[in-house]
Amino acid sequence: MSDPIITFDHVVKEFRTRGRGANIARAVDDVSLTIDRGDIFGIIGYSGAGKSTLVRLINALERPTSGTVTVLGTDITSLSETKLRPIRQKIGMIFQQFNLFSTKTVAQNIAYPLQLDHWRKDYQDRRVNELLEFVGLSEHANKYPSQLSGGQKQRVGIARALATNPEILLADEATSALDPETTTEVLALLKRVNEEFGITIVLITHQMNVVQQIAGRVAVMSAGRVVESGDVYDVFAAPQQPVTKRFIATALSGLPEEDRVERLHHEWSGRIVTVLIRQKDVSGTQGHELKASGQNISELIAKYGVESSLLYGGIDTVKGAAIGAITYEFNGPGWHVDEFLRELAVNSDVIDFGTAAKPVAYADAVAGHATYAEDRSHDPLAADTASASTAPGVSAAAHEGDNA
Ligand SMILES: Nc1ncnc2c1ncn2[C@@H]1O[C@H](COP(=O)(O)OP(=O)(O)OP(=O)(O)O)[C@@H](O)[C@H]1O
Repeated sequence: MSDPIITFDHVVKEFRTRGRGANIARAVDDVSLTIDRGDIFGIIGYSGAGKSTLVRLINALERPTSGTVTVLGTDITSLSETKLRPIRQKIGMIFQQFNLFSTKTVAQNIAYPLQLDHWRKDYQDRRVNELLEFVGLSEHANKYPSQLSGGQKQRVGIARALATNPEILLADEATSALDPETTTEVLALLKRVNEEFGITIVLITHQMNVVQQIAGRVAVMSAGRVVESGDVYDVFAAPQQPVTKRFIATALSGLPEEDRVERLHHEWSGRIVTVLIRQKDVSGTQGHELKASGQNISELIAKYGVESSLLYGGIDTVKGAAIGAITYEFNGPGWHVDEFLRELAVNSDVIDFGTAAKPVAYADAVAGHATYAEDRSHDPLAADTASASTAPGVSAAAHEGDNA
């Protein structure tokens, strides 16, 4: 059962910009979005997409120009500062630059919100010790932020944000200043925060691999709007919008680029074929449904006895299920490889790049696959690959008898 903890209803946020001929910048443009209690909800977008503004609307650091924001069951759109206080106490926040007091020790930084909340000193000490232990920094209690690594600073930030037992944690680019390894550690800690305390986490990021690692649901923002949202696996497996596809390409490996396919044709004379891997069906964002793919390749290779070489690929895990692409060279009599590919294409998404002697143009090959090709002709970054679309699946007939 879904249990909304944050709801945006047709929210618009405009800023008056200074300078000659004062203009209005619409940072958030008609956003309607529901975040359920207990979720880790990723909000992804490029710089300037409106993510920070959206998050600042959750703790009423910004007020909507129109529309309503409901948090923890209360419409906070025009709530007074006094009435906001108890709601803000239920919201913790962590930042890209950690925002720690440089003149306070780790323990003092964590105790700060408790002091503001007038906790008794012995309760403060106990809570700080608990939190230090939870984030693994007990030995560093008396150090100053300058003596800590970036990952340790963010752990202090997390402990401080948790001090007063919030129900929501807002993380604004919380791992953007960290290296990949430290990012993974901090994300693992955030996952524990979510699982052990049931805290809802809203994760603002421009890094899709952050969403991939811990989010359950994701909204993609572009120019103030939410252009796509849904279950993370579904969005990764069947991205609809060009901007989403670009983000996913940064997180998932596997689909070979055009120059790589050219190189493969140069090195291998057989049929170069990429098979998309989806371990489970996609229930579909915006009604777009996709079946699992690539689950019976080995079986079919064995059944047809085609010669195969694994050339390139990458399989990642998104929400515990595999996703990716594998590129093979298949060899054998052309008609036989065609038959094999036809059966493979029944239950798999197959991108057929042809043989070195008779290659399929890259754009035509990927256009033959609905998920990756559908919108590419409208995608400015993929403009070169725009082409006439062919039917999904294998353009096998064109290759009858091609393979040696
Ligand atoms: N206080 C403000 N006054 C004027 N314009 C603003 C203000 N805050 C944000 N904007 C504008 O609103 C748009 C969205 O900004 P926002 O910071 O929300 O985006 P973002 O996706 O978080 O990007 P970034 O990661 O760069 O912060 C930008 O064009 C920004 O210049």
